[in-house]
Amino acid sequence: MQLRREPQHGLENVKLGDTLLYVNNISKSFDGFKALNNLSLTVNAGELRCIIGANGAGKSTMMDVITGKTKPDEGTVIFGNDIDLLKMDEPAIAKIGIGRKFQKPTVFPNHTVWENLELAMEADKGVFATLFAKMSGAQKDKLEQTIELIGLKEQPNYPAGALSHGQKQWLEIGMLLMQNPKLLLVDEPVAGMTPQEIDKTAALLNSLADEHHHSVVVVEHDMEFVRSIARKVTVLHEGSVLAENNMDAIQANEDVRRVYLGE
Ligand SMILES: Nc1ncnc2c1ncn2[C@@H]1O[C@H](COP(=O)(O)OP(=O)(O)OP(=O)(O)O)[C@@H](O)[C@H]1O
Repeated sequence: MQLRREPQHGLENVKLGDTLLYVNNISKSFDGFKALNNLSLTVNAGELRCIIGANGAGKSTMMDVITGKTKPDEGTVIFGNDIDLLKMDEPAIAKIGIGRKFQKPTVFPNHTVWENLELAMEADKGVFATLFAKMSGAQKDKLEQTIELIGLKEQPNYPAGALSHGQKQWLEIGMLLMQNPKLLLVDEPVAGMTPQEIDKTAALLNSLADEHHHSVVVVEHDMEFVRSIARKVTVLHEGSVLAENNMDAIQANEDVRRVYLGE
């Protein structure tokens, strides 16, 4: 008897270490300028990947293509087994589990930390419906785990607008986590943070990948920070991948030193 192999769809059966995001030969021009030029990279499930590159290297454009904000001129972007992200719009891509945190925090300043997390979980309902609806036990557990993970469990009733810059960034990461993302894209998380806040952010991102098996892509300029979290680093230059390796090899790479570190 011959066993039939069932086709795999969507995100089913994507295990830790499998390819979660496949970006192949993406190009995008703006007024004749190639912001992305045959960009190819893959990200595995459970991986914490750092993307670095000088100003204008194409980092934001790459994130915009993955999240559906920008459609490329050519190339392929597949999520999970067979989800063609280029056929989907921005809200649909967010809904299947690609969460993006922009550089500037966008919390609800007049709501408490707890309420912000609650609102993120119930993003489809209105604010009033959410705040007056009763949470299930599982939802409450998840909220409690998340508030602890982001280091704000002592401040549940604090208005988000009164938090420090770093705390707001962690809260926003927590808000993304409440939506159970399959892939988290984080844009320059430590810009404007104090050294202590940077250390805490490194610990948070490390624990997201190591203990909670999240798949995370971090775009960051701060080399010291990248060193403190990075396992695999992708260097972008003029819209393509210049190098991809661990941080030691990247820092020793002559091409990288020339174009990125200006040597
Ligand atoms: N909407 C747009 N219209 C025209 N040019 C654009 C647009 N978006 C990006 N570009 C150009 O594409 C190039 C790549 O930009 P991108 O923002 O992706 O780089 P980056 O690596 O994110 O840089 P930075 O670190 O400064 O944010 C830049 O030269 C930029 O000016």
